[in-house]
Formats: sequence, structure tokens, C-alpha cells
Amino acid sequence: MSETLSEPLERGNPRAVPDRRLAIEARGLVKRFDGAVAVDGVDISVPEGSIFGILGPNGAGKTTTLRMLLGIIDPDAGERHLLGNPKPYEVARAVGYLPEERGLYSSMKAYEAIAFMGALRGLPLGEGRKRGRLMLEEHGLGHAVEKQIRQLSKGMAQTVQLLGTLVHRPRLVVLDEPFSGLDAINQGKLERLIRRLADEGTTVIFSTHVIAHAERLCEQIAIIAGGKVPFAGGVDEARDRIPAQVRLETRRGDGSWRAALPPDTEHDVKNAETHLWSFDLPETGPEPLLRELIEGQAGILSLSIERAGLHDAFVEIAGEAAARALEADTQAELAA
Ligand SMILES: Nc1ncnc2c1ncn2[C@@H]1O[C@H](COP(=O)(O)OP(=O)(O)OP(=O)(O)O)[C@@H](O)[C@H]1O
Repeated sequence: MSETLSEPLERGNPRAVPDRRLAIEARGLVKRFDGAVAVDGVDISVPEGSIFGILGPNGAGKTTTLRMLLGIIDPDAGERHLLGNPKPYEVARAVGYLPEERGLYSSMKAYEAIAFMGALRGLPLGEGRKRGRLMLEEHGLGHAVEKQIRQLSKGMAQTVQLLGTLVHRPRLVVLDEPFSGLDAINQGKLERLIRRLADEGTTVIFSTHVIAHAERLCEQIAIIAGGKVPFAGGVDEARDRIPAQVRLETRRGDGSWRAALPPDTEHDVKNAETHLWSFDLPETGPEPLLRELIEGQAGILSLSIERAGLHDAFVEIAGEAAARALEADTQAELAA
């Protein structure tokens, strides 16, 4: 039986991993702005201790969804439990939130800014100052401890804000587009930090329009487009929506084994001795195929099975328009 931190929501939770508590459980979330639907019936289940990505283009409804989960705004319909509580603001002290709009008081010193953010989540200021100094040093910003925010680069200020999000040691960390505005080196550092948090048992949910971050980091994702979630589940499960591609080289061009290849197999002859075949891996998997090839003496020269990436899965699930929108967001960010 799946165990939740709370009373299970009425509509059940078919995708929950058995025996794993849920840090977030939301069902049927709807939000309209001025009559226009921004989020249209979103279901999300985030297991405790996991890294969960909300992947979709700008305007898809990522921020609105996160804000509803956190209780910053109320949904027009649907319900959500955050750390088992149907009133998310009641567990605010156990949550760290990095909003999409970055900003710190520019006259504050870096360590004070971190302590201030911790104090907003119930951490005593003295403890926050101590932790702030330590965290800055640990993250290679020891030289910036006493610097005012206005003296820092944009990337450094963003790191300070991220540390302020974590200073009270939240059980759940919610990051809205955390990679935006960071250079490649700092993006790598952030990926490592997110992994470390999860290793320590912290649940991390982040939104992104960059497939690579979701693919590298997440155990589970929700794909969101036009306010709807056409897929929520494991990254591998999403990739398996597309058949793996088989590329086969054989010495022989005919034989009983040909019946094991799908009818739409592409066939090419490299030279009289080498036949090339490419096709979708049959649903029965590689073993029966290999057996036929071996028993039929096809003369296997090489065989590779390439699994689909999350990009192809995204196109399959969300459609080409959404995939193009993701790409455009990434290009726009690079140009900025
Ligand atoms: N406060 C608001 N008032 C009116 N419309 C809003 C408001 N907040 C969001 N929207 C609209 O809701 C839709 C979803 O926006 P949302 O910010 O959730 O998307 P997003 O996926 O986070 O994209 P982005 O990364 O660009 O913020 C958009 O059409 C947006 O214009």
C-alpha cells in the first residue's frame, strides 16, 4: 500500500511509488486569470527525497503550478497536500523556495542576506549569520561574505539567494527555473548541489525549460504544455514511450530470420557482404530477435540498440509546437 503523509486524496494516486511517502500530492489543480485558464487540471505526486522536474516552455503554467503548491495563490479547483498538510503555508518553515523573480536587498551583506531569508522561515538570526558565513565559504564565495549584494555579479547574487533558500535546512526545496541566468560552470555546481540535497533526504522540485537538466537530474518529471500535464512519471518511462532504434549489420541478406524484422525495416547494402538494417525494437525486446538471427545464421556483424532521449520523448508526448517553444526559450536565454 502506498503511504502518504496525509489522508490520501480522493482521486487516489496511481503513479505513487509504493511504500514511499509523498512530499507533494496535488490533484486536479486549476487556475484561471481573468477568465483565461493558465493551469488546467494538473496532478502531481512527488515522492519524498526525490528530485522532480516540471518541464515545459515559457507560459506553460510552471510558475502558477508551483505557486499553488506552495499556497502563495489558491487554486480555483483541485487540492494539494504539501508535506502532508492541505494548508501549505502551515508548513512554510519546512520549505525553501527560490522564486523565478530573483532579488535581494542590495545594501545587505551576503551573509546577512542569507540570515535574513532564514529568519523569514523561522531560523534565529544569529544562527542564520553563522550558517550564512559557512555556506558561502563552502560554495567558494568566502571572499564575498562581507560584500554587499550590489557588489556581487549576477551569478554570485543568485547563489547567495539560493543559499538563503536552504539556510533553514528545509525538508522540501522548490526552485523556479533555478538554472536561468547561470553560466555553464555555475549550472554544473547547482546540479551537484541538487543531487547532494537529495542524497541527504531533501525533496527537490524544480521547473525548467531545458530538457538536459531534467534528464540528468530527475527521477520523475511532469511535462507541462498549455496548462496541462500530458505526462507525469519516471524519466525512463517517458523515454520508453518511443521504441528504441535497432541498427543491425549482417553478412547475409536473406533467410528465415527476416521474419523477425518488422515490415517497415529499412534495408541497405553496403557491399555485397554487408547488409544494413534499421528498425524499431519490437515490443518483445531484443532476446527473441537475437535468437532468430543466431538460429537463422544471419551472420551478425554488429548490432546496436539506441534508446530514445528525453527530447524525442518530449516531442512525442507534448507535440512539436511545444518542443519548438522549449528550443526558442533556450535560444532566447542564450542571446540575453
Ligand atoms: N498573475 C497573473 N495574471 C494574469 N495572467 C497570469 C498571471 N500569472 C500567470 N499568468 C498567465 O498564466 C500562464 C502561465 O504562466 P506561468 O508563469 O505559470 O508559466 P511558466 O510556465 O512558469 O512560464 P514562465 O517561465 O515564462 O513564467 C501564462 O499565459 C501567463 O501569462
